[in-house]
Amino acid sequence: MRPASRPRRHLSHLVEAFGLAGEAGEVTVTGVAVGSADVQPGDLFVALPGLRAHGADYAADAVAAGAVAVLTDDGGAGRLAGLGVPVLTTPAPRSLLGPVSAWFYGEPGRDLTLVGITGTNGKTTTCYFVAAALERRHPLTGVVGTVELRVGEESIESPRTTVEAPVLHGLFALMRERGATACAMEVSSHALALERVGGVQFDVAAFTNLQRDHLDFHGDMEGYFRDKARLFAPERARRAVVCVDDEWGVRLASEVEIPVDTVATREGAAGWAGADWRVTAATIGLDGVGSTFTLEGPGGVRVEAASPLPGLVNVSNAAVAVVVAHRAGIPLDEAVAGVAGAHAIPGRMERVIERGPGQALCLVDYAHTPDALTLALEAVRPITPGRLVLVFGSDGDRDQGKRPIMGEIAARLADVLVVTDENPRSEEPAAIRASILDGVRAVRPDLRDVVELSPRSEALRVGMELAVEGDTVIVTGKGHEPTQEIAGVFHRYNDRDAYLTALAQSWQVTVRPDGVTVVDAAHAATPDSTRAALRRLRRERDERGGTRAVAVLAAPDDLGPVPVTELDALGRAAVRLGVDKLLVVGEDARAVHVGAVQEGSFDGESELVPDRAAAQDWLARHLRPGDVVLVKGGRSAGLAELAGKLAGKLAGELAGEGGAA
Ligand SMILES: CC(=O)N[C@H]1[C@@H](OP(=O)(O)OP(=O)(O)OC[C@H]2O[C@@H](n3ccc(=O)[nH]c3=O)[C@H](O)[C@@H]2O)O[C@H](CO)[C@@H](O)[C@@H]1O[C@H](C)C(=O)N[C@@H](C)C(=O)N[C@H](CCC(=O)O)C(=O)O
Ligand SMILES: Nc1ncnc2c1ncn2[C@@H]1O[C@H](COP(=O)(O)OP(=O)(O)OP(=O)(O)O)[C@@H](O)[C@H]1O
Repeated sequence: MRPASRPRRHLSHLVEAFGLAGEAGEVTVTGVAVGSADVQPGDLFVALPGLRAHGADYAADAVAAGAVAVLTDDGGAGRLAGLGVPVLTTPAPRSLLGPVSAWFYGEPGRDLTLVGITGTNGKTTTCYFVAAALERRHPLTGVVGTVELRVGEESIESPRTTVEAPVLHGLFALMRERGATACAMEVSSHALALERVGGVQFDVAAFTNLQRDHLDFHGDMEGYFRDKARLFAPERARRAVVCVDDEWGVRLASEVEIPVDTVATREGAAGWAGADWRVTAATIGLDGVGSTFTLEGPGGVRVEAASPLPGLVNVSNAAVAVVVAHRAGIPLDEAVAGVAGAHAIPGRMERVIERGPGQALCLVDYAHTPDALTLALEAVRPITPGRLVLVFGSDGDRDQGKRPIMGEIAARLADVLVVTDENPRSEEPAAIRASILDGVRAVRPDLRDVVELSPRSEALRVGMELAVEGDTVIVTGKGHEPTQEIAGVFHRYNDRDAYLTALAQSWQVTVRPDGVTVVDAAHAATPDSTRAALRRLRRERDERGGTRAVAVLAAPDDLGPVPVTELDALGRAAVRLGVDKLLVVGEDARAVHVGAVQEGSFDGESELVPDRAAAQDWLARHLRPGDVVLVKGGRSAGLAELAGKLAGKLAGELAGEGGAA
């Protein structure tokens, strides 16, 4: 994403402005790039000394791609000979990369209200909350972060949390060109250490929290903290908003030299006593999903606020976002309203399918560590009157130790588990699932209510099929990710899309030319989901003006064998729910048939057939125009194939094979 109108700058002006060494000649530059693969014709290639290589080693590639000049350090220049383009030097090119990029694009960041958010957790969520609040006064607001690079409605996938400085300033220029007046962005600790936000001065810089992470890069917690603190240097930010729930926040707030607002979001937090803003009276789970809370501020300010996402961590994120947006110029009440009305954040407790009649709430969350999984499940429990269905896996080629731990957490905090694949990468997917299941077994030795399923799309579909109204389905680990990495190949896959596809397939209605309506709900079943389907069958018949509601049922055993008493109850329920004709498939479901017959009012309306082939035969002979036929059963019965044939979608279709009875 670069602006459509490219600046044209004389290289000699750059040399002058930044005191560079070297001969510029008559060269005109039309872009800046730091990686040779990103070079476009006319670019200045900035060759940085890196952790593994020196960018100068790629200068020839850059020139071949159209770079018209190179900026590097003396070490880099020493590696370059006969490049054919001007080579300029400066002792620390990384420090100049941001300012040079800002200069090149004409300081576009100065025309935007800029908010930068750092912290170990909550950056993405807080960033979207802030953007939603900024939109109240800045109709066109940009977002830069892990999920996407967005300007208004236009968005592209983001290569990382914080892009390199030339990309960032190019984005600011694009935002300005499109008429945007504000931008909220995530600033990672890597970005701060590597000066990716050089040349930017934020109107407000925010800190969420600091937890153990990335120590391979930052050395120790002190180094990690120091890198985060760079965002709050006076040349980088005008004001700070610091969450003081942890000691690191308290320390940061005491050290910054710019005006600071401290926010404490739970009583007993490290900086509660002296905080400028405090969250009191947080009530989670109101409105069915989000939370409400009171935010008390300086001078007796007190507002009722809300987080649209579940869980106490999102109360924290929402409170910080309100204060940030307010300090960025949004009146407090508008900041509160903006955050409360924030749209779904891709992959962060994202509500993909809302709870409704006959429909469970379906969420996507990015939690892929034990702590995050715990938080996510704890957040969802209070908004789940029924069962909590978790679909999850764990990454391959990453921390193996966390797999059984996550299995244990899942077994403790969720009701139904569908164990599947995340990004197996080079590992054997089944081995990763087995390791998770080891943890599950430690809590549930009998693996009750646990299903193991691959691929992930199928796992999600089954998870949804197993849930009924009042339940919540949550799929964790991949969040917004657009791909799934299996054996070195990136397949297009996204949890949100998988939900929507599964929804479309979960109650597939086909009206055949002969007037028979087939409802395919045959992918998975439990007694509860079968009962819900029977209820819906009757509605379907009535709404379509159908004559008979016909149910073809196999044992609903996807979560394990179903006791005879439950099967019996299901048969009785079918009669009471107004099913006109019941076909029970398989000896293991016999009790459904028996229950229906014993319910009394049924006389010959229930039949038992031994298998799918017999069912197929029976249906070919008995269906007649006006029938609305539901096919539902556990996966082991394989009724999906029968439903496909019945609907005329698979070879060997039944339609017309037999006469009407
Ligand atoms: C650990 C880290 O952050 N490394 C960054 C660092 O790479 P490096 O010093 O190892 O670079 P190098 O491979 O030695 O190469 C030296 C120079 O040659 C250039 N080069 C290299 C190869 C080539 O083919 N062509 C080319 O021009 C590179 O752009 C670089 O300027 O400098 C490069 C550019 O100057 C960055 O692209 C690179 O980020 C890599 C891609 C990366 O994966 N970073 C991750 C860890 C990251 O930044 N993550 C944070 C989020 C963390 C979190 O919160 O989870 C983020 O903001 O996304
Ligand atoms: N304020 C918070 N404190 C602790 N955990 C949080 C907080 N906010 C969110 N989380 C948890 O961290 C996970 C990631 O949230 P989010 O994406 O907003 O953070 P992030 O800092 O952007 O992380 P990443 O860079 O990995 O995306 C979520 O699954 C959530 O459970």
